[in-house]
Amino acid sequence: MMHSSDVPAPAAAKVPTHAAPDHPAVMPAKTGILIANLGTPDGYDYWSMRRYLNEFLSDRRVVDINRLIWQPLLQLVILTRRPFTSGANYKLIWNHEADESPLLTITKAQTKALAQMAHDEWGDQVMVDFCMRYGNPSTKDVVRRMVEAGCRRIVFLPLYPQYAGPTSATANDQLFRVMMEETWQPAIRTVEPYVNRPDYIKALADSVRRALNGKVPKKLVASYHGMPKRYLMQGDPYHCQCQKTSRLLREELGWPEGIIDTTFQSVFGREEWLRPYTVEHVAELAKQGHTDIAVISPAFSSDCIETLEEINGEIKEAFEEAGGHEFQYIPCLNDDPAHIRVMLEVIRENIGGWAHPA
Ligand SMILES: C=CC1=C(C)c2cc3[nH]c(cc4nc(cc5[nH]c(cc1n2)c(C)c5CCC(=O)O)C(CCC(=O)O)=C4C)c(C)c3C=C
Ligand SMILES: [Fe+2]
Ligand SMILES: [Fe+2]
Repeated sequence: MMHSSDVPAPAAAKVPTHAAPDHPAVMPAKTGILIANLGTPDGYDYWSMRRYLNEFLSDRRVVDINRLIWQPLLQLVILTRRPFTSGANYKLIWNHEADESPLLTITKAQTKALAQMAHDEWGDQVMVDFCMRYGNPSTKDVVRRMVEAGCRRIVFLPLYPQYAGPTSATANDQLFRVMMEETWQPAIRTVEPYVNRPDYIKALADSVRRALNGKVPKKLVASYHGMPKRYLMQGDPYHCQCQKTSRLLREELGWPEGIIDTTFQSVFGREEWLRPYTVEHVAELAKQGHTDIAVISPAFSSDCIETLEEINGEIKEAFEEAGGHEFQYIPCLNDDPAHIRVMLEVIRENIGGWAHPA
């Protein structure tokens, strides 16, 4: 597994300052820069998928219904079927060369690029790594590694542009949960979502301009991962932050109103989720004569099963079946240098006083 050790720090930084038989080794102090992504299964076989989905769907931030009702349904019904169907979808997009999911491959590339920039800026005072909320590398293992390496401070950046309970909040929950087990707890700074940042919006707009060769499309569907509508009514700001992302993107592109449609995908279960549903909306567009559309997915910092298989597979098929011809999927920002620079700037603003120029 690749982590920050791929970007070597000077040897002196690895030598403990205390190393006596009657004293534990104490490493020179560093600041950890930890980026957190959602997680992904270790494989697409039944048991890997079951382990991953069990951890994910047992999280109360993700599914908040009463445990006495939810757990029997999850263990006896959902986890007997979904590992097969989801596993088959993961198989379609799997990175067979590295034997890992695209989300993991891309998160590694983002971390490597960010580590390079951070070491150029702060030298060996910082250690850069990534962790996953579900699956591997776990938040627990990476925090342990950072603490062992001497990190007394950690800047924690969940890789979600918009805040949501099932993503940003649960990443923070997990970080603080693993901190409960640390004897010498590092100080923590958690980073707020970056939806309002002009550099992020510009990076997104530039990716649209590049993909469309500067042309203004008749329709750009901005499809965000969905969540139960109930979560919005309980006060989760995700829905509003998605609407805001679409508005800021339109303003940055200088487009008139009416070109970008905001929709929500990945409905799970029978409850009502945020609307409009992407799959229905694109079919409706095709029926109305919008047979040439572009689609972007600004809730994801990295391409993953939800974009590569759901948007560019299932949703594209629904569009074509309804009479659509051209369906252009615009990739996530992934390891686009502009995206990594946004991460670096976000870190710079949050690391204040904890690291000095190298
Ligand atoms: C069942 C409830 C779910 C909620 C609520 C939810 C919110 C949510 N998720 C993301 C981002 C991602 N989700 C991904 C996969 C995924 N999501 C759910 C369920 C909920 N998500 C499931 C069951 C799965 C697994 C795949 C499947 O079985 O369909 C991923 C991709 C992971 C990968 O390996 O590629 C991401 C990323 C957001 C942003 C969000 C709410 C704001
Ligand atoms: Fe999800
Ligand atoms: Fe809203």
